[in-house]
Amino acid sequence: MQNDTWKTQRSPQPSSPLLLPSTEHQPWLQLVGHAESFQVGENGRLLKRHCVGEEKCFQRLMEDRLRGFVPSFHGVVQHEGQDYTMMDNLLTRFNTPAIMDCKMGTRTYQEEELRLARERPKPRQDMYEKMVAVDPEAPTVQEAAQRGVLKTRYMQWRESLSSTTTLGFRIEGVRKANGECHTNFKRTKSREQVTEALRDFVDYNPQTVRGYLCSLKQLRHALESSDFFKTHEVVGSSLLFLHDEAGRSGVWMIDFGKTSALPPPLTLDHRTPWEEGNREDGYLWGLDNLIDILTDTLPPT
Ligand SMILES: Nc1ncnc2c1ncn2[C@@H]1O[C@H](COP(=O)(O)OP(=O)(O)OP(=O)(O)O)[C@@H](O)[C@H]1O
Ligand SMILES: O=P(O)(O)O[C@@H]1[C@H](O)[C@H](O)[C@@H](OP(=O)(O)O)[C@H](OP(=O)(O)O)[C@H]1O
Repeated sequence: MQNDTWKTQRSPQPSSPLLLPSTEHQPWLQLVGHAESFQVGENGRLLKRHCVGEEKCFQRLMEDRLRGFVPSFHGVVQHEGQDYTMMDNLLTRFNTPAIMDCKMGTRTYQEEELRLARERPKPRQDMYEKMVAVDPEAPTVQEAAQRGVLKTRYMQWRESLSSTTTLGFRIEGVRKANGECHTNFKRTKSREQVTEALRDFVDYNPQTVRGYLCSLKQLRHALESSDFFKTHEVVGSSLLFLHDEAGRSGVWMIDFGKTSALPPPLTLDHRTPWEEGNREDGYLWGLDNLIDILTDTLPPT
């Protein structure tokens, strides 16, 4: 999990992703996520504000068969008094790529967060305000009176408003090949809406879809036999989709800030529905749905 001082700010406006200084050799755009999390490093690398849990995941992933499906990890470095996790900048493999961030899984908060919310409830005004901005009717009478909602309640509301609960993934943000950026997917929920957003992202190009399907099926195969995946609750992690005009495309797993090792001998299959205590996250169920939906966009052969 990210530390508290780092949890205060997020990308400010829907449809205004963060543009950090980049050079000709260091393309960079942060589509979604916490503002100021990243610094552009040298030699095709990125610095992400450090958290111990994510570092542990990267260390384990570099030894796992998922290694080729995550940005390479280059250790923890200090920059202006702050620790950062150094990783590959995936954008450097492409020429002005189209980018999509899909948050995977049916649950976007950890079981631990649920337990803490019960023991020490801390209603959040910022989340209440984000909720009301989308749907003034969403808060309960009590939430409206205190002008605050618990984080887990906000996250559950976000899950059910979007496709997280019903499809096991949601689109968080897109930068299209023509440079247009969209981050307003909070209400993109139905299979039809998701299909349309995916079609728009690939500019209705079946060749691009085939490229992504190939990568996603390879990823699924690797996940199904990964020791790391079997032994970790993977929550709030995204798939980053990248493609460019040269016909290159790829999908990588990013963001392990809320991914945690399970107490042995517990393992997950990532498809069994979540019940509190079983730690299941619905990641593979979501990936199955994503693959099915993308397949359905292809013309009949
Ligand atoms: N290795 C990478 N290469 C290129 N772009 C990246 C990489 N990692 C992250 N990004 C960009 O930064 C965005 C946010 O990344 P990430 O999800 O790791 O941040 P976060 O602040 O932890 O997000 P969250 O709010 O979900 O916790 C991604 O959507 C993507 O645009
Ligand atoms: O997308 P939204 O609606 O802006 O909501 C944010 C989103 O769910 C992030 O995933 C979450 O960070 P974590 O995944 O790190 O929990 C953040 O919590 P935060 O405000 O506590 O950082 C939320 O505010």
